Amino acid sequence: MNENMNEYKEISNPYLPLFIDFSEKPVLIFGGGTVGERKALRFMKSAPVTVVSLRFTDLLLKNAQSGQIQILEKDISKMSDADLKTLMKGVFLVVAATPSNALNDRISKIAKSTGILVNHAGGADAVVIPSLIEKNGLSIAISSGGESPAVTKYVRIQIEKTIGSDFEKMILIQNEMREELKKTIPDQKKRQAVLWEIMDSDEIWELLKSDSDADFEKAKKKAYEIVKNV
Ligand SMILES: C[C@@]1(CC(=O)O)c2cc3[nH]c(cc4nc(cc5[nH]c(cc(n2)[C@H]1CCC(=O)O)[C@@](C)(CC(=O)O)[C@@H]5CCC(=O)O)C(CC(=O)O)=C4CCC(=O)O)c(CCC(=O)O)c3CC(=O)O
Ligand SMILES: NC(=O)C1=CN([C@@H]2O[C@H](COP(=O)(O)OP(=O)(O)OC[C@H]3O[C@@H](n4cnc5c(N)ncnc54)[C@H](O)[C@@H]3O)[C@@H](O)[C@H]2O)C=CC1
Repeated sequence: MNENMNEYKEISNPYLPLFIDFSEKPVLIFGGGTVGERKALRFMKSAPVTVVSLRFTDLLLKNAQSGQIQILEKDISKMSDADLKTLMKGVFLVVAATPSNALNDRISKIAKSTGILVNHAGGADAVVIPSLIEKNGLSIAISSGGESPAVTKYVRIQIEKTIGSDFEKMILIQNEMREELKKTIPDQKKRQAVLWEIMDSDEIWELLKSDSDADFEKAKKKAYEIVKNV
């Protein structure tokens, strides 16, 4: 291995992913432009979202009209620290997405001083928003620890191509089998081994790749046979 390879290994990433239930966790976004819009669309699927900005994208206005998000028209640079603090009260996550890094830094500092998580559009801060794949029963989050959002997006596109409906069908089968096994096998290690036997079955994966319902039933039958043979 040459010296440059060792340099690549040096890149350290302190960020850890979590899947958090955002329902009833308010998100407050500063800046209603392209970036603020992208973050708002992500969070509004589960969380109550408010966007504070001078102007808003058409899509943000549309979502405000239909009640999906709240908007607040304000010049943030004219707001005092105390006003910003009041606005942040009870908020779970603040997103600083104005075009001014100085303003974003100020928002971030205030959020941190009150113990609120903050995402900063101008670089990696307390929270980094990952690329997200939600396909066929799986959620996959990708991040480069803020080093290259373009690579993150590229990886998302590559992985998305590989997640077929066979994964969703395997999740259904695994879920059914693990419930079945809990009823019949008290030893967790044994249950784990059986689930992996099903997972490692090329025959089952082949059947799951097919579009036909009959093949899905065949795969399930095969899984039940493995369970019964323990
Ligand atoms: C640190 C972070 C903070 C955060 O926002 O959380 C951040 C920061 C910055 N991004 C910038 C630019 C771009 N961002 C994207 C795309 C995404 N950016 C996202 C996240 C993050 N972006 C966090 C780190 C994520 C990680 O760890 O990898 C994604 C994953 C999630 C989302 O935003 O929804 C989403 C992809 C969603 C998808 O899968 O589609 C593209 C790609 C494109 O659009 O082609 C470009 C142009 C190409 C490039 O610059 O790479 C700039 C301006 C740089 C400049 O001024 O030149 C900064 C500021 C800076 O760091 O300087
Ligand atoms: N994190 C990320 O994924 C990315 C971050 N960026 C960075 O994010 C920042 C924002 O980018 P865009 O959304 O593309 O900009 P934009 O120009 O599309 O939107 C900025 C928004 O902020 C509002 N705004 C500006 N000053 C304000 C003030 N004083 N008070 C209230 N609202 C104010 C504007 O009305 C506008 O709605 C830029 O600094 C950019 O470098 C850019 C691309 C990706």
